[in-house]
Amino acid sequence: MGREKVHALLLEDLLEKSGGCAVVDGGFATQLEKHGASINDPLWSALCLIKDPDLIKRVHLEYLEAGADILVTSSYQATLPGFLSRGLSVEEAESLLEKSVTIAVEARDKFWASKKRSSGHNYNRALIAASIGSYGAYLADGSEYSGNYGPNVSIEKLKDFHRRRLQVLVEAGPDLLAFETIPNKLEAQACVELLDEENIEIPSWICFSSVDGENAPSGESFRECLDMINKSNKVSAVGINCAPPHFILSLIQRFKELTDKAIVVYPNSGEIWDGTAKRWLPSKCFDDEKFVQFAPKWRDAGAKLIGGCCRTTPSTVRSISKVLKAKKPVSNIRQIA
Ligand SMILES: C[S+](C)CC[C@H](N)C(=O)O
Ligand SMILES: N[C@@H](CCS)C(=O)O
Ligand SMILES: [Zn+2]
Repeated sequence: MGREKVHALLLEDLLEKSGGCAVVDGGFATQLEKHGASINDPLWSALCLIKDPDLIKRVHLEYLEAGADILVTSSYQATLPGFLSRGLSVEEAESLLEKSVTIAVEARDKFWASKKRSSGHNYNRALIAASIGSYGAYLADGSEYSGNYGPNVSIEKLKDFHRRRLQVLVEAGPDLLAFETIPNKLEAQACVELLDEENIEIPSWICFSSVDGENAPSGESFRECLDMINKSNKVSAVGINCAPPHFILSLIQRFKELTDKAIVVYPNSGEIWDGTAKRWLPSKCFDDEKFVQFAPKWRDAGAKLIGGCCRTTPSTVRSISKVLKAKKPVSNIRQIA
């Protein structure tokens, strides 16, 4: 069996073991901050790869304990130009990218070694999705929520930005690639073309942000974005991350009309990122109870991967995992029989 097939089977197997819908972890940076990490920095959560890698592992373990079937790595805003601008060498920058994957793999292996022999638990061996944040995340100007990259950003420039990071992350051995908060069609196309050009054999998901609940942040329709992605057999799942949770149900329904690919959703809490002030503004928010109420609706509407993004925590993921993995009550008739 080819390597590509083996990797695809890992995801299929996880989906089967989790009853058709796997749990993605929650806000990674949010949980770092809950532990006191200060990430108000152009590198954002990736600063911890330099300053506090042990904390990264701790957060991964907390999400595993909470029931995450998929861990997204700490590489969202870890980029080569970002690290170089801090005076690191290319070798050091690449080794930090590699480290983002190995920390997550080590956390997964440690957690699974402690669980796999005992019976009566509801955990699966988690998969590691290497995070590839959008170009806008690297710009650190809020443009992952506007898609406004200006007139000088071409597809070639976006591919140049993503190429080496993609190569290094894949080389480090994750199970999946997670393109996150993609705000426009051009960047989605750059990702799709890169997967092909680099002959990537592990499955990928491409997630868009959305600020109006109907379109990509750029204003381009999801129809045009998904028509383009549908042509790629390297992309296993498409969806939405870091958008308000009250948009998610109708977006899943829309995506179901537009693609046969698996659908992945991991909304934020509903707070809105102010890219200038660099803080979250309160808005229509979901608490954990609301996630409990909505996660089954998202699953029933067709989402195959469900989790949380910014401002959600392990407690949110515990709630999602509990409700999605709850055994359905056996009917009286079957009990008697
Ligand atoms: C998902 S947003 C909150 C990440 C941070 C942003 N790219 C920034 O650096 O300001
Ligand atoms: N995986 C990233 C996404 C930010 S939008 C994080 O959780 O911090
Ligand atoms: Zn987010």
